Amino acid sequence: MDPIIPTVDFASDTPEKQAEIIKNALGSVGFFAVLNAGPKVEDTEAMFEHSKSFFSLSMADKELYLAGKSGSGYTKLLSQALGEGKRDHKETFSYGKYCSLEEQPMPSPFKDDSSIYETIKRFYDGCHEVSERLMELFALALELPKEHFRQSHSYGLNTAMSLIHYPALSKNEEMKLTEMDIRAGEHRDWGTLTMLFQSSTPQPGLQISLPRSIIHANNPSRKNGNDYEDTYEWYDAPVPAKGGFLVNVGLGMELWSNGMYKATLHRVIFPVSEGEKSGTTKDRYSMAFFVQPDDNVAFQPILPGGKIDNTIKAITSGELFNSKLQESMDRFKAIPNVA
Ligand SMILES: O=C(O)CCC(=O)C(=O)O
Ligand SMILES: [Fe+2]
Repeated sequence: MDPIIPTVDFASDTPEKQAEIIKNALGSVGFFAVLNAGPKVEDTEAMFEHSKSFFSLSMADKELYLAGKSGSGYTKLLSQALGEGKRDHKETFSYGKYCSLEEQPMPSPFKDDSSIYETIKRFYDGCHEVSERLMELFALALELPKEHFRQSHSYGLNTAMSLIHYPALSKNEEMKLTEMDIRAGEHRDWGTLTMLFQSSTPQPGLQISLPRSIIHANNPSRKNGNDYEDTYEWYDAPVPAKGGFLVNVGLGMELWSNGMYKATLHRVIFPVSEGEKSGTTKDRYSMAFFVQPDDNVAFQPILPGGKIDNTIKAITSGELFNSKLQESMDRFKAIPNVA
């Protein structure tokens, strides 16, 4: 168990305990781990196998599934920038509505292989089901009716599921790596919550930005007082046991909860240190289930005691999403073409 990022165990923690752990975690570090809930371990493992085989297709094959305006489909290496100044060294396949809407059937090669198709649907539904339980706990922990957040998410409407692949580098590429190079630039997620699955044979690299006062709280050499209070450090995120996953909240939930739940900055780095560059980057595979409310949902802030502040005109989910999308496209365009 990680000393900083708490774990909610659905097999052993009571619902009251689950709500308490979640409230404390989201009020401080903004991340927690979940065990014994969500998709079956076999399905999660099968999804990672499916992800590996999809990303190992030739570029010509993958390009058949290029993401269009909706964002669903394949996105090539170095064509997004989650943070400033550097493109992300990753490729993704986003299911968007392929899993949830009959009128948007999954593209081949997925729908032609019935076993993969069924696994994807089961995995999606497992994620969806646990996301609803989590949203109920998020509400109960703030003394709100349990359906408060959950009811604003129509099945599969804005929620997206992505396979993410951070390829290993060739020796030549590794030798040219600089401090600036990044697998996923530093960012906060945008929506309600994100569930992140990391392959059980992972290449580490996910880091969370936390106040030094939290990271070093138990360090005896720490001096007294608030001397660390305002400085942040990158903390290596844990990889939960097989079948487990991390949860964090996005900017929408931070607004909705009036800051009681924090959208924490995070990034994925190349795990290389000076002097031992060669052969140290391996492939990293992760899968993210990004839960996003329906477009017209306004993030009306919650006041203490479970009241809602209806006096202000809060930004809606659709407005926030579109402004973040625009920002990210502008950021990408501003990056010079030279690597
Ligand atoms: O792949 C990871 O470990 C993190 C990905 C992430 O933070 C994101 O896509 O928003
Ligand atoms: Fe993220």
